[in-house]
Amino acid sequence: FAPPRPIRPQTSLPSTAEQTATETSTLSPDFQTARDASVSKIDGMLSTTKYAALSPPLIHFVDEYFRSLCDASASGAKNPDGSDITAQQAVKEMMRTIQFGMKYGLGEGKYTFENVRHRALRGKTFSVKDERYEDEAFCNMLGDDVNTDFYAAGCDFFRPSMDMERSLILGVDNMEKAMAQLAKGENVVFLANHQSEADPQVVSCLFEKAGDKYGKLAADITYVAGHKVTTDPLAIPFSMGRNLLCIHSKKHIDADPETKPAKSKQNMAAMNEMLQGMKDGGMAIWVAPSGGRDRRTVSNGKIPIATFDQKTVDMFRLMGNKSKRPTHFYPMAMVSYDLCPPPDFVEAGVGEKRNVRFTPVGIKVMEEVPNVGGAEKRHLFTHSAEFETIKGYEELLKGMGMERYI
Ligand SMILES: O=P(O)(O)OC[C@H](O)CO
Repeated sequence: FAPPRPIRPQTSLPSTAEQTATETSTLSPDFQTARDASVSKIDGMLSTTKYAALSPPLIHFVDEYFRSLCDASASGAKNPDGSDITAQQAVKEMMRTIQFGMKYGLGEGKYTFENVRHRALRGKTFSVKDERYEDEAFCNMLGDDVNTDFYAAGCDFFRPSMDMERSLILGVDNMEKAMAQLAKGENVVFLANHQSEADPQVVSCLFEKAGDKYGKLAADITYVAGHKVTTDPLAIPFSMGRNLLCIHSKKHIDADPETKPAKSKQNMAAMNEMLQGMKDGGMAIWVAPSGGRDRRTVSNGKIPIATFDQKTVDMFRLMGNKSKRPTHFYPMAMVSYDLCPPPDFVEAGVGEKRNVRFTPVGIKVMEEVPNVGGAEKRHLFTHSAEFETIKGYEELLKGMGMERYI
């Protein structure tokens, strides 16, 4: 879905993982005690199983998460209900996520996503009826989690790592226009840059910050997701809570020539599903036309947004036209790199080392790019969407005192 990008930048800065290790200071006593207890529990859970090798990366994840929530707590950040961010909260969120990862991400109980389109699992008792919960086998598969709202669980995990007070949500007037268009049965596509695995949760938490109705919009959005999102054991529980369209990114599709035909076929099926959704109308889609996350330039620490792929944008415009429903395209700038810094190198495989930081995040929804212009002007549409995204991105970085990344 996007052209291959440079794989190995020259290194002169420490990798994100090394950087974290050097930056790590001591945890406060309550976080330290809670962290130690969690680590021995995880070790105990895994050491005698075939998953013992997962212990070190999970412990790294635990260290990162506890560091992040300890920083949040020390800064005086609060939960949405006004309560303090605590070590017990870190334990609860982390252990629940690891248990979900073990249950749905590994082995025989691994959650199987429907071929190309997945609807968020919000729980049997959720306010909107979901016929899947009428199926006994489905409920048995979820067991104790039959009432779990995986959407809320994902947001609750990442929210305390976002410094909401210093975060920015801009372009609310454009969000308002998008909502009015959706309400008329028209479609909306957010063309976004992509910085962290937690971007869907960033969208949710920042839209919620703008107001309840925008929070609801965020929950309804369908995210275009690459293969990692539905195959990585730790990503799976978060993905279960999201509306997804599963598309193999062009960046990774060529990695294995043997599976390429099957992946291309799956992509065709995903396009058909998307077209159907657009024909039904009122569909909100988030897609990163670059096909993956932005990477920092290792030599200078800047974080440029990755180039938008014109063919991807063209495909979404084509589907919009074919749907016969007005389809609106809004560039969306996102600042979320520091929340979960991605590895410096682009890898097709899953199981990357997870880093988490307490940091402000930002989103600006830019003005709609008019969906006009014939074949010969197509590139201008993509350029304009990318240019607007860069403009919004730089405005956010300046607004959050993070100019160092420009
Ligand atoms: O290609 P990557 O490594 O940026 O991974 C993109 C995945 O969608 C992670 O969200």
